Amino acid sequence: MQPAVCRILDANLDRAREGLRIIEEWCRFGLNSSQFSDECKQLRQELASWHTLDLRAARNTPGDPGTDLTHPQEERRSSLGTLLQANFCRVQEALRVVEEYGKLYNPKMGVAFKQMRYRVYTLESHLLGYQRHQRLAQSYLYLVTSPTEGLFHVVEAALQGGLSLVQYRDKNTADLDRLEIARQLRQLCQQYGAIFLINDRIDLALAVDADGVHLGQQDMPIAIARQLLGPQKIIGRSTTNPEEMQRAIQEGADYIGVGPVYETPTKAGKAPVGLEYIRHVAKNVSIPWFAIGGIDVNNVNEVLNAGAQRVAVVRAIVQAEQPTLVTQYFLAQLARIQNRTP
Ligand SMILES: Cc1ncc(COP(=O)(O)OP(=O)(O)O)c(N)n1
Ligand SMILES: Cc1ncsc1CCOP(=O)(O)O
Ligand SMILES: [Mg+2]
Repeated sequence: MQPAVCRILDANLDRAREGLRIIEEWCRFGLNSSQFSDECKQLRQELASWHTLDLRAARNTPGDPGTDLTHPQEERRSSLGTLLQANFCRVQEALRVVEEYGKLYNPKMGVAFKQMRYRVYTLESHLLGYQRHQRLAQSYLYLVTSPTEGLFHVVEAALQGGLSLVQYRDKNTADLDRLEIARQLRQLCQQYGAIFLINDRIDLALAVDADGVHLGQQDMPIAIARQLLGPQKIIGRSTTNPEEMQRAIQEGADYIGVGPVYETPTKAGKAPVGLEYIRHVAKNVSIPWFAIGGIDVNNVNEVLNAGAQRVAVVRAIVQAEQPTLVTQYFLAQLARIQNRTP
């Protein structure tokens, strides 16, 4: 066997194990998930069983020109999500290298590492889905955007105020422009570790790899959206009465919108549902739900007193002179009602 092949195998077995360890630490200490950390551990142990003494003996660190090479992106991680994704990528690449070069070393290596690579893909998808749903459960304020000058500045200002959930809602822009706006919003949200959903359009959500969609009663059925998006993405549904509420939950919505609570020019002509429906939802719903429609800093406490713990707003933030401050105010009120720190 050529020493170079053994060195490639040795280096990539190490790389895969290190990446898995980084992921495992988050599963264990960040998510407290024994299921995910056990899977990482098993994969590491399987890797170790292939890392034989003769492969380790081929190591030549002083003669390796690659030890000083780092990409600028490796020196900074903008969020936990990007850190995890970078390490999944690293593990998958390393496994692929071992899968190919391993065929020269031991014919069984190709099959074994292919299987491991697929296990890592599955782990990644489950882990990112789990994190996404956890993030949703921890989100109390939801910004639904409307087309406006300086949209990115507004969204970024709100993210700086602590916002963690954004919906891109845009009814009239050309698809080509929507695609670009959605891409940029998605990147911005990713930078701040916020969830990014798209209103109405499953295709757009898929195109920019958004975290999910928000669908109204006239939009795609949840079952079809779920088929297209898979179990790890978030699907929200609008509801205006107890029947729609019940159906959305049965159909597998991850959260529901509840409103419009008050009349609002953002959805002109739509009858308000009032606080009675808020009280009904507060008593009967255990999945996350967001009161929406005409909510602002002056009336938010009325909505919270009716039992809402989460609110979604458009104008209150998009048209605010100081979106960061308004976001902080909402978050403080929402935390106060639950005796949490914002
Ligand atoms: C959080 C949230 N709740 C409700 C809606 C309204 O959705 P829909 O009824 O489909 O109306 P449009 O927003 O598409 O006009 C929402 N977007 N977000
Ligand atoms: C999209 C939507 N769905 C129900 S009310 C509403 C608009 C809420 O907008 P605003 O917060 O400006 O009243
Ligand atoms: Mg809709």
